[in-house]
Amino acid sequence: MSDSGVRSDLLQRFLDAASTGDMQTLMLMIDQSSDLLNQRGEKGWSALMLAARHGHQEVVKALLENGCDTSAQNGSGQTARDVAVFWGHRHVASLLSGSPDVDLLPSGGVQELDIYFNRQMLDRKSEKRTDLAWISEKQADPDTVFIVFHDLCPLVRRGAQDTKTSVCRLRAPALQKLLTHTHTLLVFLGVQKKEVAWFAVSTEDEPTDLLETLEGECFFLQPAMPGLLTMSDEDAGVVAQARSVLAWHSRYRFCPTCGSNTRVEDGGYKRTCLRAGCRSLQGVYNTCYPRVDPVVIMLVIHPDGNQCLLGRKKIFPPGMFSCLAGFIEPGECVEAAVRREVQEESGVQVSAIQYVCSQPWPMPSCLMIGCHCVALTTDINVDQQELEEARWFTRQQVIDALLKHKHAAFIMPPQQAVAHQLIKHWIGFNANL
Ligand SMILES: NC(=O)c1ccc[n+]([C@@H]2O[C@H](COP(=O)([O-])OP(=O)(O)OC[C@H]3O[C@@H](n4cnc5c(N)ncnc54)[C@H](O)[C@@H]3O)[C@@H](O)[C@H]2O)c1
Ligand SMILES: [Mg+2]
Ligand SMILES: [Mg+2]
Ligand SMILES: [Mg+2]
Ligand SMILES: [Zn+2]
Repeated sequence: MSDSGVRSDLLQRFLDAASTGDMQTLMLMIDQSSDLLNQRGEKGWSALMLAARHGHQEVVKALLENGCDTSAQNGSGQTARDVAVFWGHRHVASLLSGSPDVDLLPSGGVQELDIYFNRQMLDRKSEKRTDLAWISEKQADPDTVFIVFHDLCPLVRRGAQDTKTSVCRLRAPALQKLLTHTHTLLVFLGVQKKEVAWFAVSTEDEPTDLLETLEGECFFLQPAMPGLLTMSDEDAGVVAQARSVLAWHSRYRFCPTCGSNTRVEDGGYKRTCLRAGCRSLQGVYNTCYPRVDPVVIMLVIHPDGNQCLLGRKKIFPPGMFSCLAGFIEPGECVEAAVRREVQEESGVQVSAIQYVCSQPWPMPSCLMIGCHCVALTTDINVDQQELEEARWFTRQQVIDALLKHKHAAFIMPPQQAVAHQLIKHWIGFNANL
């Protein structure tokens, strides 16, 4: 075997000893040729990184005592400490950073994640909602786009090539009859480039005659789930806005304060009580405006940093586990709601809580506030009312589920759901898996 072949074979045996935690072989090889210490194998991995990857604390300690380089980076720019944190080996990470506590929450701050339903294709131009002349002028404008809903389901057509559905963009002439119908509700959604206005039109009865006039196969997208998850990002954003406002109209026809009839105002963003003297007319009342229900949704990370807690509701598809979630209650901050809901649903207590991302969830009108948090306790005691099961899953099991391996321990929530993004953000998907 050539000289270089011998050297690479020696290096490979040294790296294998670091990976498997074979201290004896490792120390013997260091005695024989200390220059092995900082040599790199495939993808730039050193013995220290491999020992960190597999959580071999004693091997890491020995390599540090022999003066190996802790600042070296592998092909993905990760130091041995980064690798230890990434794989949740906090004891090794604290050895490598020389500080006792290691933050198990993904570092690097929070950049805005582009999550399904979050895309804002329109400028909402809320200041125009009270400009009646402008609104009616836009309703008559031939360029204005109308999207039609029936039973809170948008009128769509199936995408030609891929399976994505696209919301039907209709113009006033096609909707003449519908727009003059007494029970038709209009919501001004905003303007697109060149001030083209968009409106949502909601009809009580199925507009069969409208459907007959439309070319191509248009249909009302139902049931909402999973229908609403099959649109383009742009359509999903505008449909989420429209559906949540229309859902509010369908549930709050009458004045919540006195039960009288109400009138739709502000381009569909307000309902005003028609009874003179109603309390809701004196001052600004939240009962007159579309409601948004804040919900915390959290990925709970095990104290060892290497597992996360996921739960299963009876209504979930078989095998699917997702993040725990719960409505924020009056007088509660996000952190308190995270602690309470995790405790209620799983019996686990959590500490460090970090906001990660949010998502409008138009069923009917939730704002999902996504967080990561670290568990203080690990015993699980499931609230059978709420969940069927809750379990700790290891990083490897989560990666298998993300990669849809057939032997995966569970099925991930759909990638359009913020829960999927929270789990993926924790795994910090990178080439070095
Ligand atoms: N996008 C996602 O990834 C994702 C994942 C999970 C849940 N969700 C949504 O989050 C919402 C809340 O989750 P949850 O059901 O676990 O909450 P939860 O754990 O608070 O339990 C729901 C119960 O809370 C009570 N409740 C309190 N305020 C409520 C309100 N404003 N509206 C309805 N019920 C209210 C009701 O008794 C309800 O049965 C659900 O509607 C669900 O659609 C979204
Ligand atoms: Mg709950
Ligand atoms: Mg709750
Ligand atoms: Mg819940
Ligand atoms: Zn009233």
